[in-house]
Amino acid sequence: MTIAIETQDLTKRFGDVLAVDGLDLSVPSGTVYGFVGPNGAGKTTTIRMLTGLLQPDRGTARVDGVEATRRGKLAETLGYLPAEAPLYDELTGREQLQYAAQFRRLDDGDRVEQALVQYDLLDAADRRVEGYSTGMRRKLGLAQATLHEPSVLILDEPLNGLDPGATRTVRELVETVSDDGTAVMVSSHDLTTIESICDRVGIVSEGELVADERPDDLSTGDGDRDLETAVLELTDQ
Ligand SMILES: Nc1ncnc2c1ncn2[C@@H]1O[C@H](COP(=O)(O)OP(=O)(O)OP(=O)(O)O)[C@@H](O)[C@H]1O
Repeated sequence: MTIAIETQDLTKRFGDVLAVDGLDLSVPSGTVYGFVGPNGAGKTTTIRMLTGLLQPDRGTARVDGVEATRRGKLAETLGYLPAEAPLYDELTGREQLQYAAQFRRLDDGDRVEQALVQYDLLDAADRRVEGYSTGMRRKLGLAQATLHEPSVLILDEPLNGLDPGATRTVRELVETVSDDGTAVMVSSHDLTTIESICDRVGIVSEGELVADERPDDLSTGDGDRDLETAVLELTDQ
């Protein structure tokens, strides 16, 4: 079994705030991994260290065996969608993906058109991004993050602000990408969706991992405790 995402003793402090505190994560390839916890628990800070955007004070982060500090190499294996998709409002959806393809030096000219179809954006492909809804922006962000067919995909709050239909679309896209063998890490407060799409769930509280289990094991077999209750209990809320 290969490891898609691994951190060892990962630590980051901002002044008096210990945002991430000696975090040890190990996410096997092919897994959809839910990364949950209360506001300020350290999820985004962890993700920013995994994507090489932030230097840890201590410890290491690796994605598909690549040290997160090697950003050039990391870009080949990692797809990352931050909470606010990095899009240019003045471009059309197609131009945005063409720009990303150029940036990534993808030779396959069909890849952009395939992505527009896969992410159900063909009808909107020639409209400027500034007119896109939250759900359309998220789909375009996902299309951009997966254009190079990464082996690991990290999504920070991909479900935020989405209506049930758009939530389902993103959920299905995660499942499709995962079926193709990509490991997906999803941070979210939508615990119902996390419970339904994730193979494993890591719960962070005050920068520490307090649980790392299958959703069924966290929510207990007797049906009395769902994931939301488990998260509330384990994070002392
Ligand atoms: N650039 C920064 N400067 C100062 N403090 C920061 C910075 N980034 C994060 N923090 C602090 O680190 C802690 C963890 O923040 P982080 O954004 O990682 O939490 P989170 O789990 O992603 O929260 P949320 O669910 O609210 O998005 C918080 O106390 C936050 O205020």
